[in-house]
Amino acid sequence: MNLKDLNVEGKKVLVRVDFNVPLDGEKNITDDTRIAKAAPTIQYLLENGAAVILMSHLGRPQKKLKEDGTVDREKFSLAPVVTTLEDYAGCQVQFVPDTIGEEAKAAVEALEPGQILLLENTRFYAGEEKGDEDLAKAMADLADVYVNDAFGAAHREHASTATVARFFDADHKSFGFLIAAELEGAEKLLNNPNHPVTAIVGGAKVSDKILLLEKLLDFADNIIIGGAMAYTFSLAQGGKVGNSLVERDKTDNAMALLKKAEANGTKIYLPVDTKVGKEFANETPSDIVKAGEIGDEWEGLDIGPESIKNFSDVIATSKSILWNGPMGVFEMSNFAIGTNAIAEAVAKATKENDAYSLIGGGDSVSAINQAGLSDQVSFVSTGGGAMLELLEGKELPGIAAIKS
Ligand SMILES: Nc1ncnc2c1ncn2[C@@H]1O[C@H](COP(=O)(O)OP(=O)(O)OP(=O)(O)O)[C@@H](O)[C@H]1O
Ligand SMILES: O=C(O)[C@H](O)COP(=O)(O)O
Ligand SMILES: [Mg+2]
Repeated sequence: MNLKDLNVEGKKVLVRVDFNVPLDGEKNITDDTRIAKAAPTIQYLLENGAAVILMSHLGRPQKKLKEDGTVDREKFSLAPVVTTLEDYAGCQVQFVPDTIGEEAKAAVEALEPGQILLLENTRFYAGEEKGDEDLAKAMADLADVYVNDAFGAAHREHASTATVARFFDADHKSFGFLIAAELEGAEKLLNNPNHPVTAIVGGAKVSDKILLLEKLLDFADNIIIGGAMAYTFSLAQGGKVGNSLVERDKTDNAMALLKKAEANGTKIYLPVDTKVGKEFANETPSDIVKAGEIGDEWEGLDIGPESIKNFSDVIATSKSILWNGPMGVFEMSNFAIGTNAIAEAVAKATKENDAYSLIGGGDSVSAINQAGLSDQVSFVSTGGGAMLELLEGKELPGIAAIKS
């Protein structure tokens, strides 16, 4: 069912959004794209007489439990999202520091049509990431209708993204406008893309994405690997990576990928040089070294100038470009050079080579905005892992749950 076909008037509508936005040390949102892109669905529901209950995750609180074993409710709270959300929604937003408990239920009960309530981080419950039925049922009990517009989390089979939908029949659930737009944006890359197709993958979620790379072999002619991902490959090839972010248990996957690519005729481009820092800080002493020759006291924080040139040359001749994951720690200006240069190269190929370029991911979008180039690429997606899995040809659990 499409959102516009749902009867929402006078109904309590539970909307799963992806407000997993980047925050700085003072909890300021450094990029609000995911909130801006959720706004059309929220506005439509308000205008059509719904009471809107929003839920989202933020970060990975279960992976960073406090010493006493409990979740850090302060660090991972969704409260910092409220003001920005109010700006986009054009009205006041109520917030409860609770998701399914008594406080949440009371706030939902009191919610009137035309009002918005934001619930606290769904990942404060251990059952969320396990797709727990009881948790999903408690979420479903809050509302009459369920709308999933959390494209960035649609590849997760979690209680709030997938299981919850089972408690609504087909007339009472749908995607939001953002998911619909994302599916359309991916369509051009999925169906007969113009070749050469280049996938650029970087960022920090190595174990999440290294297996996806293998699937990209069938899809892409070229795969460019940067960001922290590259150091796991370097290590697999016997290189020295110092204190760089690596996943030692994924080196076999890295080697397997390189072999498969060779057999398959897909070209893999790895950095040949890297910008290293003494510490994970902007003002740290830095140096440019060859890939695989990082000293013990150093960590790789960006790609180097020769890699920038190599990668840019490949991008310049591409006709279809998919980019997920920054080339370095772009949040620190001294290590944003590689990411900015690749953003420039992608924008240039879009303009001068008539390439279709799609860039996705919470932090990747933040990076392209920071480079001031988001209006010079073909499509900006709010999904990183979600977009990669979609392009791999998978039906995303968050989408399958609405269809079934
Ligand atoms: N060399 C590096 N060392 C450490 N962190 C890095 C390095 N290169 C990039 N990063 C970090 O990777 C993070 C982004 O990676 P991530 O995989 O989350 O991308 P994304 O675009 O947000 O995709 P998704 O939406 O799937 O999360 C950034 O915070 C960036 O600082
Ligand atoms: O940022 C993202 O890619 C989504 O919000 C999903 O987050 P996750 O990788 O922690 O599930
Ligand atoms: Mg991210």
